[in-house]
Amino acid sequence: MNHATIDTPSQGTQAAHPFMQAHGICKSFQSAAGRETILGAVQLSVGLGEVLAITAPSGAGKSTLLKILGTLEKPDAGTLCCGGEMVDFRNGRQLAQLRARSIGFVFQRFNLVPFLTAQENVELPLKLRRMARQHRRRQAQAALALMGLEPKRMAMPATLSGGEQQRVAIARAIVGAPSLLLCDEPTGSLGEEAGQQIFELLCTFAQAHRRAVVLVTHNESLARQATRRLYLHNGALQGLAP
Ligand SMILES: Nc1ncnc2c1ncn2[C@@H]1O[C@H](COP(=O)(O)OP(=O)(O)OP(=O)(O)O)[C@@H](O)[C@H]1O
Repeated sequence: MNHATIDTPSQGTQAAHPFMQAHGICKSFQSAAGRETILGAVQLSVGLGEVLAITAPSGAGKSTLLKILGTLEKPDAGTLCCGGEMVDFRNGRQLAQLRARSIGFVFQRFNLVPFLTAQENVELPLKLRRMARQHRRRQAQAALALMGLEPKRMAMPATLSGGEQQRVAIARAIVGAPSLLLCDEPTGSLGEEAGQQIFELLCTFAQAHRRAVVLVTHNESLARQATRRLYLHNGALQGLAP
């Protein structure tokens, strides 16, 4: 495995060449104690070629922020601009197209289909897009190769290690060539070595393919290695010295 070299770490909530920009994002939820503000006017941008790490205490709103950036959740206020296009949260069709074209998701749980091989799992999103069989097979093989899983492509998920399963899940997330990859605790259920390997693969994906990666993590060691890191606290994002 090549150790990815990371661009010079930097601070600040804004990327030099943003692919996604969030302005004034607010979100609150009703709780037993009343209305609770989770995100208060969050400013954020993420650029192609960078891995942006976001850390925060538990319950601070990291997953909520990631869902909003992924257009899965509507903010109460604020705007999101993705690839130069304003996101209209009332337009379900635009949101679905944007997600299919530009955004990939990776979660702590791998969510692989247990009765499909690694390759069939990776092909799934392309199958849903009705891509021709030969073409989707080639793309799935390329995505698996990028994750170092070419020899395991016919394996069933249950026969793979946790790290390998997560690499299949990442291959599935990137097979449609999204510009933005949103990762919610992707190393949370892995050991240190497998977590580091996943992180390095995400860095390689960001840098070699000029993609934007947002990595929500509790892992300080990984966050320190990211291109840029932010800390979510009291509903606001702050730059952090790497
Ligand atoms: N749909 C919802 N309805 C009500 N409250 C919600 C909803 N979604 C999230 N919350 C609340 O918002 C807060 C932030 O949740 P979120 O999952 O974003 O935090 P997190 O930082 O990702 O936490 P963790 O690190 O523990 O996973 C929590 O108090 C949670 O209970």
